[in-house]
Amino acid sequence: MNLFISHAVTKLYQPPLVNGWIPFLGEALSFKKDASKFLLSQQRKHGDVFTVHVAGRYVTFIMDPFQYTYVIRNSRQLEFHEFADAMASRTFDYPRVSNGNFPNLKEDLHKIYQLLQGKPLDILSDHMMENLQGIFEWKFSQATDWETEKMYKFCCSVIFEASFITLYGRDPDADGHKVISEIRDKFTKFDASFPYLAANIPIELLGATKEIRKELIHNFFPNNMRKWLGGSEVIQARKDTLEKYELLGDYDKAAHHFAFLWASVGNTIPATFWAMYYLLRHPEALAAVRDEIDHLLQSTGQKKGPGCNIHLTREQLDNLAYLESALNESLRMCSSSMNIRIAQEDFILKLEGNQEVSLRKGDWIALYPQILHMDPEVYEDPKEYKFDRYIENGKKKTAFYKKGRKLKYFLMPFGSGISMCPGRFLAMNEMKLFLILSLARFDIELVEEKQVGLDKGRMGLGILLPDSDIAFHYKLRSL
Ligand code: HEM
Repeated sequence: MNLFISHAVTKLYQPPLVNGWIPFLGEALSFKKDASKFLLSQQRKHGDVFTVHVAGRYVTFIMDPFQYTYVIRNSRQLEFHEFADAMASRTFDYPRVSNGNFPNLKEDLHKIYQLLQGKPLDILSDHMMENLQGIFEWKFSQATDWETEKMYKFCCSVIFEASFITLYGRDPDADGHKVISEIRDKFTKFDASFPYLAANIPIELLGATKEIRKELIHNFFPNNMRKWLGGSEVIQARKDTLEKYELLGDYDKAAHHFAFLWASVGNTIPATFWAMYYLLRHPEALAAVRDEIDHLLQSTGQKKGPGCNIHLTREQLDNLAYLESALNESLRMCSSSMNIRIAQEDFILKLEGNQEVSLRKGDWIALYPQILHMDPEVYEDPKEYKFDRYIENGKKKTAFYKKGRKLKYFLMPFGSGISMCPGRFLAMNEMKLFLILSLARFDIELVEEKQVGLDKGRMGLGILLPDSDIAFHYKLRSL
């Protein structure tokens, strides 16, 4: 690893290298136990740029958020797809997209992400709204008295089904709810092994995971997908594109569809849980958000009772400032994705303040925004949930400061630059719609006092799961 930093014109020195005492594993164990705590302790010792030996790899962390821009904007030299391709192909079991056999596949699949924005996003969000209402109607319209459920289970069941039928459609001749809940149960089992697969643990060591993955992938074989009606343009476009590549077998194409399913619900389910959990834990937040929703429904002449159809435009969803702030606040508290880049060539990464990091082809650079999200210099009392943190004078707040300077990046649950989540607009709309329906239709309360904590098992990989589930009850709101 040939890596050094030069300060001003002449001073060159190697960035501190943090090595563990266990050969090969390096600092992987401390990192896995609590990545944020570990990185903060290294920052105190070594400053804002240091290299860590994690499980056979040298990763240079850039800790100062003012330096993020310099990493993010160098997208030609600092690439991300190669890393993501290797991890996704191993986890979801398809041949690497960039192995030379599939020219243009990466670009073709990327172009399709446009169907998650603009007009197609409006159509997707409308379908999501209809599907969510259908699910709420089918599942919960009998709740005239208090019904008790576990909250994570509830969020998982609603979000999984709504996302699945909005994106992939459903078989009109089968009991769609049953089929999808069977897929969901397998998905939940697979998802429990996801952090191990991402960490390159051989699937053979993970019990039944290999068999479960195979069964999940089989759901996306052409003879099954052909039966699903009412799916989205984005999935149709992915099907058409994958079809063009003769070297991809049915299993490989199905594995690509399974990977997209994981991307679309793997983070959305826990993020929805946290949004709901924090709202119910904070009555003042719940009251303000519910008031905003009621006000919107009233001003647009829409009824909120069961059987009443709610329709909201993208603009109306965008204007729900308190709901959006509450969502952003829960995302700030539960997201933990690491932004990785790999140097494509030897080059000098210029940082602010005349610092230069000399990189060799293949070196890894990492940003870890969870530390920014929990920085007391940026967010006062960062461990506290403040639902209106992203509101100023009744409007959305976008100015956050550190050391008196305005930050360009202050909230990054969806990643950054070239690795930014293409589904972020749909995800935000879906979570808003879920909360609008839940709060407009039901009285909801927690029935357990306990505090739910973050399960640190997937730090660096996205939205953290809760360390336990919690009971809540709901009943139809009296109008
Ligand atoms: C709260 C919900 C979500 C969160 C927090 C989230 C977060 C992220 C993050 C951080 C990445 C980048 C991963 C990396 O840097 O390695 C990503 C990638 C991705 N996300 Fe999301 N996501 C969410 C929902 C969705 C939804 C609803 C969809 C699709 C409908 C989606 C589709 C994708 C895809 C396809 C990628 C890979 C992009 C690529 O090929 O570069 N995500 N997501």
